Amino acid sequence: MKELQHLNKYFKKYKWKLILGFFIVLVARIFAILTPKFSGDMINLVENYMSKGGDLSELKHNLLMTLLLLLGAALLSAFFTFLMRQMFIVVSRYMEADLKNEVYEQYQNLSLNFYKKNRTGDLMNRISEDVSKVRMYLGPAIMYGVTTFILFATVIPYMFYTAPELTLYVIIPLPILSVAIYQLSRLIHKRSTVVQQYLSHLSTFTQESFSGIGVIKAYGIEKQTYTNFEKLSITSRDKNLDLVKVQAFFFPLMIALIGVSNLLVIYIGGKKYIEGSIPDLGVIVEFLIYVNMLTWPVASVGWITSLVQQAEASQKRINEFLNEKPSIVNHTEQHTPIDGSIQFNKVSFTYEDTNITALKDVSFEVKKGETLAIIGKTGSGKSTILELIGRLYDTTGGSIEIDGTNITALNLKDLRNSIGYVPQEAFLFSDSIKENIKFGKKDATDAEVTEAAKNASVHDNIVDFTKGYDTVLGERGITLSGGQKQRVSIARAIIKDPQILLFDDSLSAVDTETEEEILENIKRIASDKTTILVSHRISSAKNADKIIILEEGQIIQRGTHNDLVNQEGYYQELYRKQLEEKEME
Ligand SMILES: Nc1ncnc2c1ncn2[C@@H]1O[C@H](COP(=O)(O)OP(=O)(O)OP(=O)(O)O)[C@@H](O)[C@H]1O
Repeated sequence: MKELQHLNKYFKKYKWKLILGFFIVLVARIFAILTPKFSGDMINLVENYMSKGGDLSELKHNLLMTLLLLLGAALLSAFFTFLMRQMFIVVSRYMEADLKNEVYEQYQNLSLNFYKKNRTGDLMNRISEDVSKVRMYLGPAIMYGVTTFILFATVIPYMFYTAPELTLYVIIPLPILSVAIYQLSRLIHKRSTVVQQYLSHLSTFTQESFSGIGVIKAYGIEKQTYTNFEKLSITSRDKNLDLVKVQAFFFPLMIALIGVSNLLVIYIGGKKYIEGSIPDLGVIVEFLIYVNMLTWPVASVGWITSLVQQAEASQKRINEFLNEKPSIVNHTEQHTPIDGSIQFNKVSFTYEDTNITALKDVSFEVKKGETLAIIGKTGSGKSTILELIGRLYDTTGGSIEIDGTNITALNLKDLRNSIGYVPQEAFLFSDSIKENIKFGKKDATDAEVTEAAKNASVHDNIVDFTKGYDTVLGERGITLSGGQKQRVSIARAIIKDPQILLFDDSLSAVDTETEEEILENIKRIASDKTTILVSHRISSAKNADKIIILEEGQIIQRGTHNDLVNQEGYYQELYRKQLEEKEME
């Protein structure tokens, strides 16, 4: 139960509703245990009349009155049972939503490293499936727990009071039922986990094959894909059948044990009635109803135990993530406005998960208003520099200063707000183009959106779509070309009007003419900003104030375009190669 203690704060939050729920259960149960009593009374009335005789109309009147009382008690019990569900189940849904929000908030606080270490499926499972399992503890387990407790506390003493020996006999099979249901629930849980795993394999498989349908068709491997699906689907069916087999035991087992208890009531109760130790026949009827009434709660003890165990295991998994500390920590709540000068002092960086040293002793400076271009082969560490400026990771050696202050001393929110980052792979949400651009500035006007799109040279493409800026992207919308995606992503950074603009090979999918146009626009709007451009193309770098060349995480050359074309080395080679390619066009 240690892991589940995390949830106590939610019980505290909703304590009044839960306390009210407890009293409602109490009232519901009191009315429920009155109904067998009235049934017994009616039998006794008839029995009395049969054995002793009397006034028939009086009997009829008394029977009608008791029947009305029975009906009233049953209706009230049903009404309070309804209220009980409203309390416990509704509260558990609230707690479930609270827990989901807590997990999601924590996910957002955690650093990029965490996402590299854990698989997306795992993150999703914990917020959906595990939270649902925990809800079974917060709702049904607590509700049935309270109901069972109150029922036991009221019915069993009453039964003992009415017929102690008979009570003893009839409750003997009940613990056996409880243990049997517990074992069965565990087995059902085990098998349903396997079924769940296969379901998730199946959905991952189908999702991937639909996303990659183009590749499947182009390579003509539909048949092979189908065979793989069929195999998976057959195994999934077999696992489901395994589950159904144990599930099929559940109700027969309950019915068998109720049957045994009923038999005991009739046999032992009947014997005692004949012996005269039970005064009325009504007691037997009462007991028959009580035994049936107790069966589900008794069975639920086993079921609840298994629910709590599952919830404990799920909460343990959730707690693992909730207890995780973000590796990037904000050290100040104070506002730290940012101007934009960036300085790297012997910065080194090693990725924790792969142990790859992406940067070694990198030093450079870019002042506000300047443009720095970073050129280098793939894997030389260019993107890593940009990620360090946004503090997606912290350096493992050396320091980064912004406006002369160590980056770790800056308010993280201010730092990130002052950066417009265009990642290598443009990521657009399944929303309209307008909303995708406004992602950079939530309160942007339509005019600002258009202006940003114009500066990113994508406006003309957008207005060509029938729905213009309201065109929806993503699975149910249109698919933009690689170059269009990049430019929408650039518009998103521009609209933010940040002090620092970071472009990670963001023009790789556009033609050189459009590239030039965009670079011109950026130069105009970024005259008082710091711009860093990562690129593989000389055309992107040539107008930059400074250029650095990276190789295996180290700066091997630096200077302006003019300096570097006249220096033997990577830049000059690249320049020649790209010049030749251009001439051949
Ligand atoms: N998240 C990560 N986890 C572990 N290693 C990484 C990660 N990102 C990059 N690396 C490694 O760090 C090195 C530098 O990568 P980086 O992405 O900075 O190179 P790059 O110069 O931007 O390459 P490209 O031009 O292909 O984008 C590479 O060897 C890469 O495999």
